Amino acid sequence: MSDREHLREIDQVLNGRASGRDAVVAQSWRRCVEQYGLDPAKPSPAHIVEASRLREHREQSERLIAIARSGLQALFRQIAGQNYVLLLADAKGVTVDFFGDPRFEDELRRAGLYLGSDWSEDLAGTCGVGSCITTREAVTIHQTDHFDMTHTPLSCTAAPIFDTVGELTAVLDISLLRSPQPKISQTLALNLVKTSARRVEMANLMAMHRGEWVLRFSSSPELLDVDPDAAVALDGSGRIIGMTRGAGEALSRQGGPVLGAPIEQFFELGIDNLPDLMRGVPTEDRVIGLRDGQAAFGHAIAPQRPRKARALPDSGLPAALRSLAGSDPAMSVLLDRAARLAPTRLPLLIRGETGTGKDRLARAIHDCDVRPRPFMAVNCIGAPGFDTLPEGGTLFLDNLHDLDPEGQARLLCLLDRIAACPARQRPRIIAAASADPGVAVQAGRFRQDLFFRIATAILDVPPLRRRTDFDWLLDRVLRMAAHHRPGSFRLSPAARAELKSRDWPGNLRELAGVLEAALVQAEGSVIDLPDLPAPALAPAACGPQPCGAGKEIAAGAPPPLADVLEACNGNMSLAARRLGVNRSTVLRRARRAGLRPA
Ligand SMILES: Nc1ncnc2c1ncn2[C@@H]1O[C@H](COP(=O)(O)OP(=O)(O)OP(=O)(O)O)[C@@H](O)[C@H]1O
Repeated sequence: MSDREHLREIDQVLNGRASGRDAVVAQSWRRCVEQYGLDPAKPSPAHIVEASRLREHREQSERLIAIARSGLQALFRQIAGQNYVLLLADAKGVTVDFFGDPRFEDELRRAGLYLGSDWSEDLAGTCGVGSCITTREAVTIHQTDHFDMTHTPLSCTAAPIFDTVGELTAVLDISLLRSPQPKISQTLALNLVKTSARRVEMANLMAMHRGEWVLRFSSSPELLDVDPDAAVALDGSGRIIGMTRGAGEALSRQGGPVLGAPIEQFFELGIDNLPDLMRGVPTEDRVIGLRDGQAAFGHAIAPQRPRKARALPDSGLPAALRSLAGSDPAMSVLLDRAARLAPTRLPLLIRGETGTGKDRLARAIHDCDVRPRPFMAVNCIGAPGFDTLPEGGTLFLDNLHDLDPEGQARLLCLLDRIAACPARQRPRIIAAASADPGVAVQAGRFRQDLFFRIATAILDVPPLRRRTDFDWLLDRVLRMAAHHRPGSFRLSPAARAELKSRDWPGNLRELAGVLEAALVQAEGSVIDLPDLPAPALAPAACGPQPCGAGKEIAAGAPPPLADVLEACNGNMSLAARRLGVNRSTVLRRARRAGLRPA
């Protein structure tokens, strides 16, 4: 359809003459002209809000973004390779989260299929997000359904997401830059987006009402426990205090408001019957009658006990060691051993990947002795002289694995000298190694006699990716990184989730660096996803170009991993987001494909 034909058709609709357009489109065209004063003859480019406004919109939606993310990732996986873009817009129409193919990033940005684009109907005219917000219904706005000629190449399908009290809270949109001509080609997209919106509403209800009974229900038993149609949350007296949109629709058909009404008003059951509908009872036996004569299958979920802020048990650890870990079982065992070994003067070997806190642990063991004694650190890279010795106290041998043969011989002499000292003056030896000297012994690179004189007791510090007290550490390292800044800082749920998904080859040192850098980027008191720097292991050859700049647009098959990585300048997290998988999956696939150095 030419631009002129498009204008003529809008004119025809405005004059009340019939056109083949869906009613929802024709009504939106009327609003565009009559309410918003838009002129179809004056196309305007995509509206992208400023970074500070985007940040505000994201902050206001941060809970929903975090809840919706896994659903969006699952949806993006389903549509990967078909050139769809996924947008999550807030109730005002501003895109607060985005999944798309980085190869098309420039084009997507220009088309407004990008973070920060404002798709409200009064600004952008008839469009998926805007028309969905206005009608509160799922819509497909296909090609020339768009009012503004800038957007007529696009096909946009959007579904509303409602909060637990029935307010529109966001819109999920799935769009194509180019699509087949018939609008019916987007039927599958419409179903996908509706299903995903329903799942996000369900996840939101479950998260909001952990402390209450939730009754989920479905018309068929098969998917009841995994993907139910609808759900309500109930207070202790059985009143409905939250609902998904599906529940609101199904129950309001029986008349009267749903929120605040007792469950008996809609179902032939009361709150005392809910335990009979819990998992464990066969699904087919969980039939519940509705007051209007229909039947459904029910699944009741009992209130979860409020999670008490777990006061750390009095571990009996010396204060110096207590601050090194939260509630990680491996660290508890390690610190308990360290506490027992601390008062002995036995030589210790601390092993662990770089940045795991070996130096910190050595100092903490030293500090368990409250008497002021010297702590002397010697870096073993190459062949240090070992000329001076601390009197008593601790001699910390860092990077023991890097000691060359000459250094090893010198260290042996030093140990002999120490053994000859009066007991009071002998320093305690603590060594640290990020590569196992035991392996070097087997390979003939490290003297066995030296190894056994130092490794009397071995303490293995776990890497950050295995620590179950990650959240505790994150908050602690953030507090430490921010201590010289005024005010307090916190991480948005999405940023926290991203940090948790990383592998942290540089462990706590890398984490501290990432948080320092994020603090510099953060404009307010919340560190959000865009504030986080890329993982340090990404190739250093990142140019200033945006992802995909200068790349040819290809269509068809899913982008090979190498292409996505290249388009993302090697940024694993970005690539993971684009592909809708988590970062460790990208890392694993990349390693398997030999795409990065081991
Ligand atoms: N428990 C902790 N809480 C907060 N920060 C920590 C903790 N442990 C270590 N760090 C920080 O992590 C960084 C690395 O710690 P440390 O030097 O002790 O690691 P390492 O294992 O000795 O590293 P390398 O093997 O590279 O010498 C330091 O900046 C330290 O401040």
